[in-house]
Amino acid sequence: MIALHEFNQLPEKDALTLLQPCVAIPGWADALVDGRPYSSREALFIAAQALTQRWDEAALTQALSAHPRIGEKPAGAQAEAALSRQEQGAVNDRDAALAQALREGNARYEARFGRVFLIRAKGRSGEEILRALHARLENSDAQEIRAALEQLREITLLRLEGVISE
Ligand SMILES: NC(=O)NC1=NC(=O)NC1=O
Repeated sequence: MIALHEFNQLPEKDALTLLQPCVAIPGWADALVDGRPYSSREALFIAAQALTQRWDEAALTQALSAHPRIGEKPAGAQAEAALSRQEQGAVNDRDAALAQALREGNARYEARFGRVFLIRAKGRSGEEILRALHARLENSDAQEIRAALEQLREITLLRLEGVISE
C-alpha cells in the first residue's frame, strides 16, 4: 500500500510491478501508469475504471490465467495467490458439501462456457457464490461475457484500492 503522491513519482517499472497483481491484462497497468500524475485518488480510480471498459472476451481469457477456481485456494507465494486466498476467505472450506457443490458447479460452468467461472469473491459467502454460479449458468454466451467482465472489473478495482491509499 503506498500513497498516491508516491505512486505518481515511482519509476515506471516499479509502478507497473505494483499494479501487476491487480489484473493479468498488461495493457491496463501500462495505460494507468502512463496516465500519471493523478491529481487525486478519485481521479486515479476514474481512469482505472474507464480503462476496464475496453476489456473484451480476449482480455477476460487473459485475466483468467491469474484467477484460481472458486473454492480452490491457490498455493504459491506470488502476490496474486495471496490476494485470491484473502478474497475467498469467506468461503467456508471446511464445509465438504459446499466444496463439492462448488467443484460440480465449476465443472458445469466450464463445460458450458469453456472458461473458469469468475466472481468477485470478497464479501461473499460460499453459498452466495454458489447461487450466483447457478444463476449465471442460465446466461447466453454474450450475457455471460458481460457478467464475467463486470466481476473482473470489481476484483481489479478492489485490488487497486488495496494498493493505493490516499
Ligand atoms: N474464479 C474466481 O472467481 N477467482 C477469484 N475471485 C476473486 O475474487 N478472487 C479470485 O481469485
